[in-house]
Amino acid sequence: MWNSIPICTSEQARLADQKAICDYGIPSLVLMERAALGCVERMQSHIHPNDTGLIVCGPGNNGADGLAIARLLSERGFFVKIVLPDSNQMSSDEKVQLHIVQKLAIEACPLSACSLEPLLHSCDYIVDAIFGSGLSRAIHGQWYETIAAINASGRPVFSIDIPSGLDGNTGIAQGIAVKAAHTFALDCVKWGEISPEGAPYCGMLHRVPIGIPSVLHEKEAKWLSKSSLCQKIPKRSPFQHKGAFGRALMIGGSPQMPGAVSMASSACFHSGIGLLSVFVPDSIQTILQTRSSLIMTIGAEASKDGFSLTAYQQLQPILSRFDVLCIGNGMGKSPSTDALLQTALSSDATVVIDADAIASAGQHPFWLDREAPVILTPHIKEMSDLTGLSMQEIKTRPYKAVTSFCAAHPNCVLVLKSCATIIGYRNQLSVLFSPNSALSKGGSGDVLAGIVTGLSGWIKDPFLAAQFGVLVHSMAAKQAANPVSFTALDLIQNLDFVFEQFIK
Ligand SMILES: NC(=O)C1=CN([C@@H]2O[C@H](COP(=O)(O)OP(=O)(O)OC[C@H]3O[C@@H](n4cnc5c(N)ncnc54)[C@H](OP(=O)(O)O)[C@@H]3O)[C@@H](O)[C@H]2O)[C@@H](O)CC1
Ligand SMILES: [K+]
Repeated sequence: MWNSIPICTSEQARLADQKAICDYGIPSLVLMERAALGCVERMQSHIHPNDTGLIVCGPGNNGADGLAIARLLSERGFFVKIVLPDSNQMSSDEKVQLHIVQKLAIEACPLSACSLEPLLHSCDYIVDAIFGSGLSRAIHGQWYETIAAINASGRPVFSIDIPSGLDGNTGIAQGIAVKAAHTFALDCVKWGEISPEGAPYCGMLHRVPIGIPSVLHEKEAKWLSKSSLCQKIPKRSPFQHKGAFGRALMIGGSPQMPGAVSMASSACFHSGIGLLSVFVPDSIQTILQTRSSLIMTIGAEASKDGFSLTAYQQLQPILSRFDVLCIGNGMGKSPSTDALLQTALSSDATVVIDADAIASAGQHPFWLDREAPVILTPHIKEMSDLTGLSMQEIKTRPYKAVTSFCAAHPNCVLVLKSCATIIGYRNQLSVLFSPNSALSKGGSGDVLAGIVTGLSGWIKDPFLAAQFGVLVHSMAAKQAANPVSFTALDLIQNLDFVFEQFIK
């Protein structure tokens, strides 16, 4: 059901509605009827036959959806009451819907003439159809008071399209916003609904298709899920030798942080790589050797804090042995990191850039413009180091930051890690929304870099390897019995179970 779901800005959603109506001739009322039917069908598993519903309608087509929902609920035997906006504010579709509910004698009263408090306290649930994608300014006056009263009522709320008051792009409440138990995203999910600010307002997010032709969403971001990826993962032939599954080199580590490169390496080995070597300062080589007997270690000249400035000279001659390089985990930000990154990017291998090497890439963006693929895996702060954008700019419009970066660096796959992780490549965006505090722990990012590196060894398409890596990483976290005691090491333990679901 979540296969190929578009994720849109409010403007893209409104444009798709308009094109469906004007270019494809699908009447607006047909879309609205599908929207209302889809919402009612989903609501029915959450309400009881004797419940009274209060449908609160705003002045536009979101309000019109509310009236259509009231009619369908009433037709199915549910008792509903309606709160209306003033009649001089109604959209033309809303007037049509009102005419029908009046003919059916469903109880309705204008907001300005009704006492809202008793209505809220006598109902069992509320349908929030006040504002949708047409919210154009901050909420004041009677609508502010209405939303505050809805939130204070303690009744479960079903929000239609978007919780009223939420900015569909940023998820920031415009003065105030409805706190929903369920949100029915009509046609597409809006970016604001999967943002750290907006998601808590949405409660359980449902997507309701309304008959907008899918061709209208071809260029938009797509929801990443197991079913959207399953068919694309290549088979692993049992007759191949280890070299066919990739030879990877992990470059990282320092005396302060030997664990990061160790976890990334371990995750890489558990993600299907054929051969793995690590390139670490020789001061920590023994630590890595004792942690895993599977990994070949190469000790490079060390300084007090990590790699020496000349360590890159030891990297240069061995690069041609590897198909994939991963650089950054636990290596610290220093001139030696710059030199090692520049050397790694001068090779023909796919390069995964994580952690401390990301800031270095941000200082030298032209190094990224090479023929072979680059996969970068920043979190918000690292994305700021990479692009020069402020963390606030990235947080409010992460899709914009990823889109501009990918347009400027066509051979780079960018994985922006956040509440919703965005994977961008050229003009494609793929989004995983599966927030989980089990992943908000040190080491999670190192494990992701290791998984993506391991997958890049045998899945030659870097965009696919990055998407698959993000998905299995999240699925491994979902296996947590509880997020409190779960650690990044448990992620690695769970990989076997997760891969079993894709690769038999
Ligand atoms: N055919 C279609 O297109 C389909 C659309 N569909 C549904 O329609 C929704 C979009 O409908 P919409 O464009 O009418 O916008 P909507 O969110 O109802 O609000 C606009 C009204 O609110 C007003 N207003 C805005 N901000 C305000 C504020 N802060 N405080 C006070 N007033 C404010 C604004 O006033 P104005 O800015 O014009 O002065 C205008 O009157 C969409 O989310 C989906 O639910 C689906 O049924 C599928 C088919
Ligand atoms: K709404």
